[in-house]
Amino acid sequence: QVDPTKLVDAQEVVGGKFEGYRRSGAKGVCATAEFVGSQQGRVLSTASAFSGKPVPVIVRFSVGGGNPMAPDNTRGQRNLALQFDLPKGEVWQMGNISAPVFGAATPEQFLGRLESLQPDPETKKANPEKVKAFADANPEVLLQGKYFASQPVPASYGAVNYWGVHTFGFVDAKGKKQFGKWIFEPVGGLENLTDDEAKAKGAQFLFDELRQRVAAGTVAFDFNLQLAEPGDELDSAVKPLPDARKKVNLGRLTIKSVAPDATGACLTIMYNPLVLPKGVEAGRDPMLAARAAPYAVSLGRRLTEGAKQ
Ligand code: HEM
Repeated sequence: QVDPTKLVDAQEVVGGKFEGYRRSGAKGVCATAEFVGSQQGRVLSTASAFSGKPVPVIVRFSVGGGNPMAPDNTRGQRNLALQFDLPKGEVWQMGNISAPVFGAATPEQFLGRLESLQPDPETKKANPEKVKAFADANPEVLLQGKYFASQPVPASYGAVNYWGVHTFGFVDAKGKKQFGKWIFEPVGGLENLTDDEAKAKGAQFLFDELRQRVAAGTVAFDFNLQLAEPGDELDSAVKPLPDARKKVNLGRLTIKSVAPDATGACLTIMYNPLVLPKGVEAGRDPMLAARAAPYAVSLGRRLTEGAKQ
């Protein structure tokens, strides 16, 4: 086990320390949504989320990283965090990212990567030799950056794909478990900006763009599950399932409202991906198990400082 305090300390050193803000996904906005599960969801899992009755969801959209002033008009990570408020007080939380892979395979490797990126006390910049030596020995840490570099700047929080990255097990009424990796795909399709368009948009446009888009029409995502087959790697957040794997639709998430400012029910939630409903189980990915404790450390710090976003 990696000390969660060390992980959050390292994130603060690399990403900057901003009191009151999440130590990752710092720049965000609350929204509300409704989820309606599909017949296919009910076949795969007994989870009440898939009953077919509308379920309220507390949503948070954010830009990756610890900087609450992070620019919206550069390539990189966007996040979709969800809390499904299910019948009988049951809750399902998840934090999805706009890449099919995370930036490390294990918490030890993630800490090593963060340590290699720490600024040198003299130059105030990361030491390129140290960064290269760690990445050469741990090539998995470059996969996510390569993916983001290959993708244009998203035009909207509502027009980009968000992956769960980890494997989860979906358990049916007979106890049969189907493993899979999920992806939230915008119903209206993907929309991107050219580099010139992104430049012209400036650093702050995603919150207002989403507010306008939701007010003017429908912003919705299909909750799709890629089904694992025997022999597939199930324990890695840096290895997507093969493209050829069958994808089924578990239901649709429709965004209902976006907070007009920095308030909202998402502010004090830590979206802990181990908070799962009956009928959905965590896979054995060490990266998934490692998330709960540092999130709690970050929540503790930001609540004590006065939660902001
Ligand atoms: C050990 C590895 C990781 C560490 C140390 C870490 C750290 C953090 C921290 C400190 C937060 C803010 C928590 C809060 O204050 O509420 C956060 C948020 C988030 N993380 Fe991670 N994380 C890790 C792995 C991952 C992975 C594998 C994913 C891939 C899906 C991920 C996706 C997210 C998302 C989407 C959020 C934003 C959630 C929100 O809007 O509140 N993280 N992470």
